[in-house]
Amino acid sequence: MIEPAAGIHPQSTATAAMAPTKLQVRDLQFYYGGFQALKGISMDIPEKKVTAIIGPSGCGKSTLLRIFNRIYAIYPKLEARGEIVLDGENILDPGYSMNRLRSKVGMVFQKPVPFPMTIFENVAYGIRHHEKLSRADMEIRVEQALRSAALWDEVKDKLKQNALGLSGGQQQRLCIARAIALRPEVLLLDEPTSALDPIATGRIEQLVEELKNEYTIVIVTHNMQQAARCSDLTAFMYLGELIEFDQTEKIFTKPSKKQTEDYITGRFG
Ligand SMILES: Nc1ncnc2c1ncn2[C@@H]1O[C@H](COP(=O)(O)OP(=O)(O)OP(=O)(O)O)[C@@H](O)[C@H]1O
Repeated sequence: MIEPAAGIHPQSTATAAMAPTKLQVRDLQFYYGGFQALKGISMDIPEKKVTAIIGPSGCGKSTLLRIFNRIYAIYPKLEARGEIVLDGENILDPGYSMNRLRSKVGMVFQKPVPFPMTIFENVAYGIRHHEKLSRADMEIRVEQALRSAALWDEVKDKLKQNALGLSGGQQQRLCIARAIALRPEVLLLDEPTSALDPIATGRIEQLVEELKNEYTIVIVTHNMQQAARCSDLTAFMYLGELIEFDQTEKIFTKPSKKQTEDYITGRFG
């Protein structure tokens, strides 16, 4: 990476040569009432790559991820300042439609939370909110989403069974299928494997690798090995600030900042 000139955010140069930018974060500040949780974050998240966000507990990883689909907007007293530009439009602009944002940016949470309904309905439910499809088209869409989430072969004969009967790893892939079914452009994963065993974790990581051909993926993880294994770029955050953002290999082998080095070598966090 070429060292940035003085006054230019290192974050904005890290990805410039790699791929078109999908999400452009500019001087983002976030407040939980009087507490400032994010301080002047700027970064360019590249299209169809996996960007991992790492850092010690409480540094603001989940807060940042949730701003990408404006979940905070449902709570009073939470405020974001700055810009997040998606395809040329600032998604933080109150005029930017939440429906539009939800169809472009999908989210999968730490703990899989399938709806208490059939496997088929779990995937079809969200689609119905956005599109009117015939029964036959809906079946095709549900199958496509389950296939993309590498779950189809395991559930194709029990689509009418309750999703709560699936294993934890299957439930998480179902949640990924549910997000994919809306054909988003960006997929946000908030510690998607923290509730899973190593085998289920491996499947999700493999899936992330496959999905990046079609989606821009941002993943928050506590697990540094996971970030090293499955991301192209890694952002290291500390106390609400973005300390370093670069290609994953560089972050884990030759970080530029001492704080990053201390964290990845286990000296704190
Ligand atoms: N609803 C809330 N109200 C007030 N402060 C909050 C709220 N949610 C988070 N915070 C604070 O904002 C900061 C960032 O929290 P966040 O959950 O984003 O961190 P994190 O890096 O994702 O942590 P973890 O790895 O433990 O999940 C923390 O200091 C946290 O205490």
